[in-house]
Amino acid sequence: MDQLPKASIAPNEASGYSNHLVGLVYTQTMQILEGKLNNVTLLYLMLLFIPVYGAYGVYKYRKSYIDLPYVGIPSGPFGSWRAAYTYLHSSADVIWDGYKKYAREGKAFVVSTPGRWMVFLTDPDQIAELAMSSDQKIGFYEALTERNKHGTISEPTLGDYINTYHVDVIKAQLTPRMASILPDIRKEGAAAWNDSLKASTDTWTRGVVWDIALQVVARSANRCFIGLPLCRNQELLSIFQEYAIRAAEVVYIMDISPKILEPFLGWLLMSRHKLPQRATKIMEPAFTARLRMREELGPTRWETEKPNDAITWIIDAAAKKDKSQQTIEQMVWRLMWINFAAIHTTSMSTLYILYDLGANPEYIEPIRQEMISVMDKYGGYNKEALNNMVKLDSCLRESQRWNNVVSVVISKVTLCDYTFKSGKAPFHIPKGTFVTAPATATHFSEDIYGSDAAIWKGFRFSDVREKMESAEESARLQATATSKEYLAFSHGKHACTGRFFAIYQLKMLLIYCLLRYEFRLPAECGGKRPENKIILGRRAADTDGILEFRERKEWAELKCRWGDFDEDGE
Ligand code: HEM
Repeated sequence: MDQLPKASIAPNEASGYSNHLVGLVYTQTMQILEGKLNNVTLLYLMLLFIPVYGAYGVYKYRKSYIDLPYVGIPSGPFGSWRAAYTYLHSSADVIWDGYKKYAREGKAFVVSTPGRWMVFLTDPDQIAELAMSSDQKIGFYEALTERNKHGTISEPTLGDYINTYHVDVIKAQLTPRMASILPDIRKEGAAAWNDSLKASTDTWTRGVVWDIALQVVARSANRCFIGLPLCRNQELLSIFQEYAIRAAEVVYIMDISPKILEPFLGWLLMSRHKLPQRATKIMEPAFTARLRMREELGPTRWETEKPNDAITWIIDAAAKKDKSQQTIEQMVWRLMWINFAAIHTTSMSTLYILYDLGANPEYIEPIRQEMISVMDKYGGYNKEALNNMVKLDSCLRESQRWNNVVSVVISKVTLCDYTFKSGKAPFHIPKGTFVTAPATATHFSEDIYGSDAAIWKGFRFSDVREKMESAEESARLQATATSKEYLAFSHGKHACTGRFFAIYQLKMLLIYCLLRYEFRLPAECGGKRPENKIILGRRAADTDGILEFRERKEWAELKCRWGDFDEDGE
């Protein structure tokens, strides 16, 4: 340093301190402009940085502040962190507390979760607004990609708007073909029931409901997706199953771990198991053969002669995308993802309805009688008959309402500052806020479902529907119908596209089960079904539950009454 900066010399006048400060700022700024850096200049820079950084922090905080009531934050230090920890093991209770407190006023509330702050809506009108909101303003896949760690649990393009063509495949190909697909579900479902449960007419046989549900659901769904014999390939089915379980673990563990550990955890929990690679190895010959067929037939013949299954649909959809989407690995990823969405959810639903009927056996015979009379009227196991099983439909809707496989739905993130204009208490939230709908809490709201909302009432919806004169009105209470108050399949733009398939499949599997078997809870349960649990912070079924089954004598006559039910499953 050549000389001390003038302004740093102690002032000797009364007004000297302010002059001194001005002088300090002036000389140090000049030093920086002239490119001269010394210790004092550095100190000056650091001192300047603190208030600038502080001001920026305040600005950022104010900009991202969510001006809504906060729920479950304990007083004292690290309140939001402690609240996030509580959310990990008691998310259902935390959300329910907030819902009870604010739903009457239609107010949204904020919860601290391990990964982020989440705004929960309580007003059904605001839930509808969220469900219908533009993806450009409140992004669905942006939230899904961040919450579900897409890059880690799956191929990253599965979570973008352009390449989620597996969603369209279900909507445009699977659902419209329901009538022609039903025989496949019936045959494979029957074969899987047969293989999973060896029941006789004279003794009660115990069965682990989850194991049976997984088999009958995974096999019958995949009979429609990939056909015989692949739908019975136990290695493939267990890869799909393991993928669903591991993906849930990864999402949970990564949310509570430092970001720096993500690559290691991704490898430890997911990639080292090589699930997509193993699935590709099994599926590759089928995709290769189908691609060859497509080439040999040429475009015109392919359109009329192609087999109708998910392999064809995925190939056709991928052909309209970028070349990178047309590899077999990419296409198998789509199949994995459809299975991810379809199998765990529908197996859970099968287990739930069997537990519910086991605990409420008075519903079984009326449903059975309805099945028989409706199939007599409509000529067997067809779509029309299934549509007219109103009591069965009601029990399924009630089971979905009460157990609710996905307890928080329509999770989206604001891509700009956004004002919710509908509902009793409109509010404004900043860009980057996660907003969601508490499905389970909504389903247990007494304001919506009445004072018996917490009671499982199988005919809750059919009793109302039977009194309705308009078919259109009645259709709004079908098991597949979503609404701002019924969120089992979510609602709006990103509602479950597979729900029609799921409900037809569930009905077909239950027709077989109810006509062929009697079932009951084991005596030691005292009439109580296994309770739902919280696993990894989410509501889930008790997968160890048991039911006792016995073949009904009437089955001998019923199995051929509308044509052979199982037809050997082939
Ligand atoms: C009873 C069984 C099922 C239940 C309870 C269920 C539930 C749901 C829910 C709640 C969502 C929305 C998730 C959210 O908002 O974050 C969803 C989405 C989805 N479901 Fe299902 N689902 C079931 C069966 C199926 C089946 C069988 C398929 C396929 C055949 C399927 C395919 C999908 C797809 C592709 C989406 C994403 C939609 C999108 O990205 O816009 N689901 N499902």
